[in-house]
Amino acid sequence: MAEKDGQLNNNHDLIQTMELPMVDVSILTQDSNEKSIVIKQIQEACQTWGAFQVINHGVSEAVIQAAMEVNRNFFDLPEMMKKEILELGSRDMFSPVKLLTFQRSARGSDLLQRDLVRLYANPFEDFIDFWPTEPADYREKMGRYTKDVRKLGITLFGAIMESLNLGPTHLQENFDKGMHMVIANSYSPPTPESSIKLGAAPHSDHGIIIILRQSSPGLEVLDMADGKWKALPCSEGSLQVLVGDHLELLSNGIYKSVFHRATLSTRTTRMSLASFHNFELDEMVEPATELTGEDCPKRYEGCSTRDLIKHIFSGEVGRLIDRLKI
Ligand SMILES: O=C(O)CCC(=O)C(=O)O
Ligand SMILES: [Fe+2]
Repeated sequence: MAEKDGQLNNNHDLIQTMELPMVDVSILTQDSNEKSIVIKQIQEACQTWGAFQVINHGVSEAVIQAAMEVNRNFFDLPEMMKKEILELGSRDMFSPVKLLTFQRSARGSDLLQRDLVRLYANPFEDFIDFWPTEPADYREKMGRYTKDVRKLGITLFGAIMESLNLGPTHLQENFDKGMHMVIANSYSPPTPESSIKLGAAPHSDHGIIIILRQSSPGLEVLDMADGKWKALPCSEGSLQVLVGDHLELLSNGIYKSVFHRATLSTRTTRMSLASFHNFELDEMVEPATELTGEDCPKRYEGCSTRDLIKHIFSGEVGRLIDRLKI
């Protein structure tokens, strides 16, 4: 993999930027010879890096920026105005909308903190009424973004199934019904006297794929080839796609969910939008039988999205799918 010159991350460490393949999604929706090249590109990326980038993906820059902005405005609201959502979300970890300050520490290091608002978004009509009503344009702007990013998620899922030689419609109906969860992360600088450190501790994400946009760089991914943390690219027009735990499991370990982290010391608020595409909450996901056999035994026990989310909220160290390895 070619790499750019080193650059400073927000912690002033010199790190390289991961040069991830750029997939042109418009080719996936055409019936052309180029399509098989793009599918191959996806296969290689999911196997080697657990991530890739997309362009011509159907989510316009204006829609992305509007979603980013409306979440920035949401986090800037007085605490009292966000309280109603906090109360609704505090009922349980599976509330359709949840606002929380998420804290985790990497083994033996400081607690890293971010604020996040999490929305369920599929089926859209079932959840929109739970979403914030303030700012007044929140539902409209986030509605547009989640619908467009969902369409992209469905296109990518088909391509990913094809890249595993499972056929473009493999599990399509299950995926269409699946859970779409959008998280807006906000890393807002604490007061100078505060000891809070901003960031996200190293983790991999639940779900099949995660489609991501950062307002500014900050996310680092672990390069499986050399074990080094590298900056996830962040450029206008593109979106980044991460392989999630359920895709690692479904692919019987052929694809790898990517470890990532954010360590920040910014003076301005950094935002990110992470769109998690999952199967239904209680659907048991197993390694595809087509990918298991005498030469390649089943490598994982199955688990549901609910199991994966419960594990995250349990605060237990390590990934659930590692415990499910056979
Ligand atoms: O802030 C980011 O760029 C990504 C945050 C993240 O990893 C997540 O929401 O799971
Ligand atoms: Fe993540």
